[in-house]
Order: sequence, then C-alpha cells, then structure tokens
Amino acid sequence: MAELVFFSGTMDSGKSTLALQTDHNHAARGRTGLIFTRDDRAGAARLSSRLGLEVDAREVADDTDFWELVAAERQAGRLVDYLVCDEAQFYSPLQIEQLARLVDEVEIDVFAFGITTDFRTRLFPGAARLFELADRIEELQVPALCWCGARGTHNARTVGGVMVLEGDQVVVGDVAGAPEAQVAYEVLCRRHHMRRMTTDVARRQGSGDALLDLG
Ligand SMILES: Nc1ncnc2c1ncn2[C@@H]1O[C@H](COP(=O)(O)OP(=O)(O)O)[C@@H](O)[C@H]1O
Ligand SMILES: Cc1cn([C@H]2C[C@H](O)[C@@H](COP(=O)(O)O)O2)c(=O)[nH]c1=O
Repeated sequence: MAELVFFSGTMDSGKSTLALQTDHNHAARGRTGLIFTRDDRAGAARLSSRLGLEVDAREVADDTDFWELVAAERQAGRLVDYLVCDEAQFYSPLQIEQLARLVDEVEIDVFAFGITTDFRTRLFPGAARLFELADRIEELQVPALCWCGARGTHNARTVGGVMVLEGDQVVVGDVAGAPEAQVAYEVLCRRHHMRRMTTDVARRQGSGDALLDLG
C-alpha cells in the first residue's frame, strides 16, 4: 500500500541527502519518480545536499497542483510510482492534501522531507499539515548538534550575527554562513534557543556550560 511519509529534522540534519538516496534506491529498482523542491539554497528547480550531490527538480510554486500535475503525466503515458518532495515545509496545506490524495487514490508513494519549525519555534503550515496527515513521521537519525553538544532541536536565525525572533517566516539561508552574514541559521538545543545563546554569544560570555571546544 502506498504511503505518505514525512522525514523531518532540523536544518543540516541530512534531509536532502536522504531525499536523493531515496530517489536513487527506488529508481535503481526500476520505479519512476518525480522530484520536487521549493526555494532550495542552490536556486530554482535544484535539489542540493551539503554532501555535494545536486540534481534537477521541479520547482513548487504557490499555484502548483500536484493532483493536476500527476494526472497530466499519466495522460501523456508516463508512469509515476513515487514523488520525492524536498523543502516540504514551504508547501501549502492544500498542496499537502493533494499529496495525501495521490497516495490514497492513485497509490503513489510520497516521500516528503522538511524542517518542522521556523526560527520562532513555530510550525510551518506545510509541516503542520504533514504531521496531521502523514502515515508515518520519520525523525532523521544523525542530528545536528547544538554548540553545547546536545541534540540540536531548534533552528535559530541570526541577522548580522544577532539572533532574532522577528521577521518573515521564509528567508532562504544556510547554517554555514559567516556569523556576521546578513541572514544565517544555527541549530541549537531548546535550552539555548530559549536563552538566545548562539555559538557567538557563548564564546563571548565564555559560557560555563559549554561542553564542546568552541575554538
Ligand atoms: N564534509 C562533510 N563530511 C561528512 N558529512 C558532511 C559533510 N558536510 C555535511 N555533512 C553531513 O551532511 C549533513 C547535511 O546534509 P543535508 O542533506 O544538506 O541536510 P538538510 O537537507 O537536512 O539541511 C550534515 O548534518 C552532515 O552530517
Ligand atoms: C528556520 C528557518 C529556515 N528557513 C529556510 C532556510 C533554508 O533555506 C531552508 C531549510 O533548508 P535545509 O535544507 O533544511 O537546511 O529553510 C526559513 O525560511 N525560515 C526559517 O524560519
């Protein structure tokens, strides 16, 4: 039976890598899939992993209708066995419902990958709908770590090196950015997210609870 699976984790937890591996393994067994993403850091219509792999993908837009799109593929005589959907937190709730309908009514597997919460620790609408509708939620197994060594659970946004809790929900960016970058992200444990204690703050304060060598 087809499934809607949501592979969720923080930024930098290996989701895009797993998306590429998932596509590879299914394609290697002769299945035909479509790869989607939205606002990947590598640019439009690309799915990129920090491990260096990058492939072409279909860019999801506000008006993308997954149901119509798959119907058009099938009418053109092209098989669709599965969908790989990266950055699924950016999809609308309606688009997540279209994905669930494809699973239930057309028996297409949907593998969705995305972060759950934004920089304010609030669920993205697409992630919330996935939590509500998915057959399975899979947590990524190799977590990004907070600077203190604890499992990273929350995504912090910095603007000019300072952690912020105000701003647009969607601002494409990376965890690898220089601390003074205009917009950058850092994965923290909840305790340090709540205290707004990024690596930079901990280093400046010479934090007593630092477990890792901050360099
Ligand atoms: N140079 C490296 N060597 C080994 N693993 C790396 C390297 N760079 C990144 N990674 C791994 O890649 C992960 C990020 O993968 P990626 O698929 O881009 O994450 P996500 O899509 O969740 O943001 C990191 O957590 C780390 O485990
Ligand atoms: C927390 C948070 C993240 N984003 C953006 C930043 C990145 O472009 C993507 C996440 O990509 P990844 O492959 O999981 O690293 O989401 C955002 O727009 N708003 C946020 O609050």
